[in-house]
Amino acid sequence: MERIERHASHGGFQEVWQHTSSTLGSGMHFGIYLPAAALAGRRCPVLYWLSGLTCTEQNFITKAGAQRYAAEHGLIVVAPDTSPRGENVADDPAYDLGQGAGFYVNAAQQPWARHYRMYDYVVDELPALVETEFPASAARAISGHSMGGHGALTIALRNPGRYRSVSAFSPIAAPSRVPWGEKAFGAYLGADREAWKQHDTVELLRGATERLPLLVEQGGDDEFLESQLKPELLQAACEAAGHPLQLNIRPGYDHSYYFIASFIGEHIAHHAAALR
Ligand SMILES: N[C@@H](CCC(=O)N[C@@H](CSC=O)C(=O)NCC(=O)O)C(=O)O
Repeated sequence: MERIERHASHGGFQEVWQHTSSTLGSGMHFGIYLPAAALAGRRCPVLYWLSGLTCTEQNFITKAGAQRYAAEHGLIVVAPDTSPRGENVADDPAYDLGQGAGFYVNAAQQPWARHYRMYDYVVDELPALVETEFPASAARAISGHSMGGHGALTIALRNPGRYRSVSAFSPIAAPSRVPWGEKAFGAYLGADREAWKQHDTVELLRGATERLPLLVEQGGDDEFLESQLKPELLQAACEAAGHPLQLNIRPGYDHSYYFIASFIGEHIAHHAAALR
């Protein structure tokens, strides 16, 4: 493992590390913000952030402005790249499949199955690495944006007890029923839609055994709102299952990191309260 960036930020450090992931069979980058308390050797709770389509580990750490709030609350924030990478890793010319579009699933179909195992990477390998190599405690929270919002919600719902809190910005709430999800799930998981249910928030809510409250932020002027995100399906599924949901629709905000930066402080405060 090698540190490739280090920047002083709000009394702590924003770093980027690269390592060889045994799960993905490829090199992987992740960003990690270490607050002052962690630098002093105290074990700090960790917020995992999952980014969206076309992103690397850089988008969140350079655009969201999360460091200020992570410093305030003494949280480590870990932001991995969104897929395996490299010349030997399968890819597709479209922005919504292949490298930069891992969708936080374990692919079962060729040519993706060898490397595209972002579900296992985020749930198992990355936290094990972070909790061994950094002053991180096992108190975890998870959040993300768009494809990463889908990743955060599905991973939390499938792993009761593993995360103390979950939130999402503009999540793809019902990927089985929208073009981004249908394309990615068809390619990575195959034609059998039964297998898709394990990666669909709206489907998972039906059988959830832990009612971890969902905090969801959604821009009212998001260009993908009706075609890809469908928060109304999330709301209906939560109501039907009796699952606690705080859905904040923010008029005028779009799908961009300007929206995330506007509300990331509130989400970090929410996670910090659960992680204390
Ligand atoms: N057609 C666009 C789509 C890419 C895009 O909007 N990506 C979002 C996430 S969308 C869902 O996962 C994003 O976070 N972009 C990076 C950023 O820094 O804004 C395109 O290809 O541009």
